[in-house]
This record gives sequence, C-alpha cells and structure tokens, in this order.
Amino acid sequence: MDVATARRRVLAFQRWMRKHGVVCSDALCLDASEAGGVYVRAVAALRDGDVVATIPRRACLTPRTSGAAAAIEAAQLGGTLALAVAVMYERARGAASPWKDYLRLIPDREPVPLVWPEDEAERLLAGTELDKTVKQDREFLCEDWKECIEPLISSGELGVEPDDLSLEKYFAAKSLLSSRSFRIDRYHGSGMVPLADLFNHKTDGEHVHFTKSEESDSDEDDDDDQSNADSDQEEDDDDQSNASADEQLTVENSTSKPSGEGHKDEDLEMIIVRDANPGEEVYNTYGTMGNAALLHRYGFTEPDNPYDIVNIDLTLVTKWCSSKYSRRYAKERVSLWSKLGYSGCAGEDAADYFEISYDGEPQLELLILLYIISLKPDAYDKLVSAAHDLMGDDDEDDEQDTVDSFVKVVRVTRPAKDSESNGVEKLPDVKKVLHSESIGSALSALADIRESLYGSNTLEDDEEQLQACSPVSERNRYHSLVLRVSERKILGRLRKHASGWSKSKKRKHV
Ligand SMILES: C[S@@+](CC[C@H](N)C(=O)[O-])C[C@H]1O[C@@H](n2cnc3c(N)ncnc32)[C@H](O)[C@@H]1O
Repeated sequence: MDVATARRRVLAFQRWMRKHGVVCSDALCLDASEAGGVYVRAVAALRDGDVVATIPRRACLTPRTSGAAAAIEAAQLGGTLALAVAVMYERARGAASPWKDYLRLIPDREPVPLVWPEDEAERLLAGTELDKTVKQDREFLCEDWKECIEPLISSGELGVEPDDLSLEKYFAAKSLLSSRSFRIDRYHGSGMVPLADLFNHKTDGEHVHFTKSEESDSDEDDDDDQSNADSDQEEDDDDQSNASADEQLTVENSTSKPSGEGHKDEDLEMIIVRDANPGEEVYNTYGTMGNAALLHRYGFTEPDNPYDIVNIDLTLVTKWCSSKYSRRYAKERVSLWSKLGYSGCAGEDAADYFEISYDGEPQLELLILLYIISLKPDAYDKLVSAAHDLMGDDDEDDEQDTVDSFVKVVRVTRPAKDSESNGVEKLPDVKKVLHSESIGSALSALADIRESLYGSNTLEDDEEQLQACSPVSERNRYHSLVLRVSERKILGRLRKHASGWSKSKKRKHV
C-alpha cells in the first residue's frame, strides 16, 4: 500500500471509529510509514496513566460479533480457527461488512514466514531456529483446514465463494491473528481490536499497554479459557496480547453468558505506561521475545535483541558423542544423565533441546551432560553405582536444585579432589568444575556442528549480505539474515567462552 492510499484509508478508518464508539485521544496521530505500514505518533505529550483509547467490545471483530457467528457455533469451531473463519468471512463480505474500513486499513496478511513462498522460506530459514517450526506450522494448518474448513465450504452455510475460504486465505488470516489479535474475554475469546492493533512493537521500550476498563474487576472466569480451542493447533497462543504482562492484557468479562442479558460491555482501553513526547512514535510491546519468535509471529526482527537465544538439540549432542566415542557410549551416558533427573527444555515435538543465551552462556543441564560424557571410566562406574541414591526429581526446575544435585555428582566422581569438591556448593563453584578444557572443547565442537546447519556461507558472508539488503524491498531476506546473523553471533560467543576455559586451564598447567 502506498503512503497516499494508506492515509486515505486512515481517514476512512477514523470515520469508522466515530461511528462505532471507538475513541482515540487527540494526542495521538495515526499515520502511514514509507515502508507501507500504519503507525501511531504522539502529537502532544503523553504521561503515565493517560487513557489514550477506548474500544467497545462490540466494535471488535470476534467469532461472536461476526456475521459468521451462527455457522461457527454450528460447526463447533473454537480458538483462533473460529477467529480466522470470522476474519475470512468479513473480508469476503467486502463493502457489506461492518468492519470494512478497518479491514481495508490493515494488510491482507502479515509477512510472517507462514505466508512466504514455501521454497523461499525453506531457503532463507535453513539452519535457523525457525527451520522446522515453519514446516510444521504449514502441516498442522493444512490438517486443520481440511478437517474444519473444507466441510464449511462444502456445506455452503456461510454463503461465500469457496475461494474466500481457500487454504491460502486461511494462512493469510492466521498471519493476521498471530500478529494482531488480542485476548478479549471468556465470552468473545480472541479478537481483532481495531486501533489497539495499530501500535508497533519495541522491546523494553513500550509506551502503551492494552488493558481492561476500570469498572471491570472480575477476572476469575478467564483462567480456563482454552476450553473451546481444541481443534486449533496453535490454540489461543496467537494473541498479540500474550505480549507483556498477561494480567494487564487479559481483559475481563464478568460472565460466560452470551452477549445481552448479564453481559457487561465495558470498553477496552489503551493506557500510557511510559511518557512520550510530541513527535515520538508510540510503541506497544508484544512481549520479551528473541528474533526467532518475533519473526515467527510478527514477521520482523530487531538487531541486537537481548532476548535472542540459540538452541542445541539433544539429538545433536548424541550424534557428536556417538561419533567421538561410540553409539553405545553415547546412549549410556545420556541415559545416566537422564536417570539422575536432568533434562533439557522440552520442544513442541517433545524432543529435548538446550538454550544458549544471548551472551553465549550454555544451559547448565547441557554442561552437566558434557561433564558426564567426559568422565573417565572409573569415575563413570562410580556414578553408575551411586545413581540410585542420587536420583533427583524429574521436574527439578529450580536452578539451585540442579546445582545441589550436581554437587552430589561431583562428590561421587571426584573424591580424590575432596577438598575441592567440598567447597562446591553454589553456582559459581559448580561453574568452575564445569568450565573445564574437555567440556570447553566439546562445546566448541557442538557449536561447529550447529553452525554447519546454516550451509557453506560464513557469518561474514551473511553480515555482508545483510549490509546490502533492503528491509523494505527485500523484507523476508532482510529479517531472515538478521535472524541468522544474531544466531551465529551467539554461537561465536559460546565458542569464545569455551575456548577461554581451555586457555585458563592451560595457563595453570604451565
Ligand atoms: C499489530 S501490527 C502493528 C501495526 C502495523 N504497523 C500496521 O501497519 O497496521 C503488527 C505488525 O506491524 C509490523 N511491526 C510492528 N512492529 C514492528 C517493528 N518494530 N519493526 C518492523 N515491523 C513492525 C509487523 O509487520 C507486525 O506483524
């Protein structure tokens, strides 16, 4: 959309807001950016606590308020699948839709990898944290579409053309939901909240929060809200409102009764939480997310995002260990680690993985696994014999629990260095034991294997390409390069840490 068209549409949307009781403060200006999107700017000073927008629930596009409500209910659709049908239906109604000026203002789809050409997504995301995820999304959503939307098309109940509910349009609707929908309340579920979804995101720098009106005060029904979303693979996770503080963003509905009798229709509100000066863009936050999550759900990334991480799969560790020792060796060591109560993070497909933080710090459980892998046979045998007495809870989430249990492992496996292991009680002591030369070189090897998944381009190649890439005209390529570069830099920091451990040991020996 060019800037002039976007500005015309903003004007039409402002008339629409007045007609539907949506109030936007005079201190805010809705404008079109050169990149084609809409954003919100302050034209007067905004101060903490100012209410800058009120939006009646009835103005939100939800499965309940849409003209498709009866068909959605008859088909027993729930969660974001129901909302996707509502959005596709209202889009198909064109000028006859009560939301036409809102739907004309927002894009048909957000540029998330789900809607990129399949071969492009595969190429650009190869090796990144999104590589498998996006393929899985496509599969799950195709299944959902076949199971729930094809029958709706065949029934003809909605009175729209089959193409209006096509798989492509379903993906497009899902991209809007993942980047723009908010959790409203138990009755409405998730919905599109006009005006609230025009604020762009800034990590740790937001000015507004989406929140409930002051008159609303009973949230108790909201806890078990997933109830009718089972058919939807992504559940209600999709909401933009998952963003910052859930308690602020989950908007109350007093009852689960249908609209009308007994249902309160308090306005939703946008409240200033950080002062903004005239001329400044007014930002919301979609949450504290790394670049993979931002690109996945919102179609953009941020350079130097401190919430970035890289994961190393347990299968990758097993593969490396099998090639260095043997498959049997790897199987035994990993299963002892697991028997002692350790685990990584559980992936969507239940496979374990380990996080490497932005500054290259590996997850403690990975270091412990590498410690067990690098044990000499006699120490390993002692640990096997003592394993029964050392077994911890499977759900040792607390870092101190993990430290405490590892201290016991150290006592069994390093009795000769008893004086040293006696002093091992806190995380820094444990790290001293874990930051050994053998664990360091194992981590470097793992970083190399993880890095090889990106293909033959080096980090420097990627950085050069990123420099020359336009975030506007080559948007998909640009953001996938930011993601690759940030992941590879984390792997670089991991390697740097690991090689430091070897050096300090060597220096000691000299
Ligand atoms: C809730 S909408 C925000 C309003 C949007 N700019 C519009 O034109 O309607 C979310 C979408 O805006 C874009 N967006 C939001 N914050 C951004 C940022 N910091 N950088 C780049 N794009 C951003 C992304 O396309 C995202 O999916």
